[in-house]
Amino acid sequence: MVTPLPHEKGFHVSWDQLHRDSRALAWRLDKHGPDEGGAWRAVVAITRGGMAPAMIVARELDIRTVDTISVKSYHSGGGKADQRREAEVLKGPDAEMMGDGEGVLIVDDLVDTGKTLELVRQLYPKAHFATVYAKPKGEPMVDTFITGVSQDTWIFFPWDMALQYVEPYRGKE
Ligand SMILES: O=P(O)(O)OC[C@H]1O[C@H](OP(=O)(O)OP(=O)(O)O)[C@H](O)[C@@H]1O
Ligand code: HPA
Ligand SMILES: [Mg+2]
Repeated sequence: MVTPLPHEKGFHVSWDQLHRDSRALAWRLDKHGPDEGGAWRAVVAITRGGMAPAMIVARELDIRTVDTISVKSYHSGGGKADQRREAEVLKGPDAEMMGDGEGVLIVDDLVDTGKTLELVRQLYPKAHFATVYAKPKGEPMVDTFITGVSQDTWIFFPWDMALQYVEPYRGKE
């Protein structure tokens, strides 16, 4: 038997699904902020995957202060067995606006190993971390998420996909 590649156990997310799930995230976060009426001060998107969900959350919660943190992740280490996922901040959000993160929603599309959120959390310990999707390893790093998937599921986002022809199950002989 051929062992499937990790991405072959796929969870395919359409634009419509992403919109609905991001709206559900906004709904869950609404009125849970520390400001008057449970408001949040700002939304910060973790680029690049967090930008679409962050835009939808900011729209639903009427938050006009929106910023980004650019995080690059990569695999380090020699052989495949000892490769580790590392993350590095390439650009931070406005420091004065951020403070320690209190009242700020930091949004990403998903948490997988948790490396990305772990790094951003160290910088803004009081921020609230929200993702649309979460895998079990990363769950301790996220405060609010909508849908959990298993660790060996690869999530396919609509910005990485294109419509294309597929052969019918019963093709020509
Ligand atoms: O929990 P982790 O194991 O850190 O993985 C999750 C991160 O990985 C993906 O981003 P990626 O670094 O691939 O970059 P992108 O958002 O620019 O596509 C995803 O958008 C999350 O930000
Ligand atoms: N899908 C897309 N990007 C990712 C994933 C995933 O499951 N895990 C880490 N980055
Ligand atoms: Mg990302």
